[in-house]
Amino acid sequence: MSENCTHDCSSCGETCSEREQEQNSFRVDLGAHSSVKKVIGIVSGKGGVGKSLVTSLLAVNMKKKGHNVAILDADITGPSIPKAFGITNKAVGSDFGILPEKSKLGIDIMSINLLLENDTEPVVWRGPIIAGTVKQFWSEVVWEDEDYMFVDMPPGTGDVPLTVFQSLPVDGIIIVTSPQELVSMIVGKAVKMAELMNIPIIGLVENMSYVTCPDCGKKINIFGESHIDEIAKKHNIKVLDKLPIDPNIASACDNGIIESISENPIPNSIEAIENL
Ligand SMILES: Nc1ncnc2c1ncn2[C@@H]1O[C@H](COP(=O)(O)OP(=O)(O)OP(=O)(O)O)[C@@H](O)[C@H]1O
Repeated sequence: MSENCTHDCSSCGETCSEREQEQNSFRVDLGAHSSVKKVIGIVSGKGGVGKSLVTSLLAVNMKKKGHNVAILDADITGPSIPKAFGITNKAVGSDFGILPEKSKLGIDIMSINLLLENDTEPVVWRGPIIAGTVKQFWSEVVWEDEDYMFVDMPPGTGDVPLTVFQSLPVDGIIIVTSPQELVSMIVGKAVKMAELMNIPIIGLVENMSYVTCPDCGKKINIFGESHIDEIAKKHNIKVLDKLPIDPNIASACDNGIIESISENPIPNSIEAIENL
């Protein structure tokens, strides 16, 4: 225990024997009509690396394999999941709780944008309110018979990731990175946080890893040589997939038709999740 212990583990990043026992005491129960078998967090050390894209691709490809899939969009101040799936309807309530919206393929989705009257309104809320909203998404939404729930986290290691790791029974996380400088430090932070919270790391996905020349098919590393394999080795974790920069992916996201992408660009991540 730290010398400065305040006995409030919710705001502490230290590992100590007391923490292990405390870990489960922050858990929030699912609603009475919900059932979720596996919870997978998608995290990134910094913004804009494609975390929401990877979350969406994981959900779509797991759904196509016949699993019941849900996405909890925990990125309250920068939600992008509804847009990628072309969802404009608002969520409605029932006697049992808030009903998630269904995507075209039948993925259950909950995001703050499904509750705001106008989805261009900024969410200007204090951390505890944002974290409370994420907990409500878990406990007050009717998640019916879900095999896999993917939680799209905000970037970094702030309040919401801490809340999700403490309140939800997360079975593992996938860390999304891009091949730029600083990646070593950023991955290191995400790994350290997962270790502190006792959350297994399923592996890394490197997004925007390369571009394929449309004329000759050559792979071009536009951000320079990637160091992801060395970084993964250093932390003893796997690099699951490397995703290219692909204008078709960008346009599918922007046009709300992410489910129309026919190939699976993240096969190893899907396999690792199915093997959990
Ligand atoms: N591999 C890719 N090829 C082409 N475009 C991509 C790729 N990955 C992400 N993008 C585009 O980059 C933008 C940011 O992606 P995304 O929203 O998934 O990032 P994020 O890490 O979730 O961002 P934030 O930190 O804001 O939550 C989106 O417009 C997306 O379509």
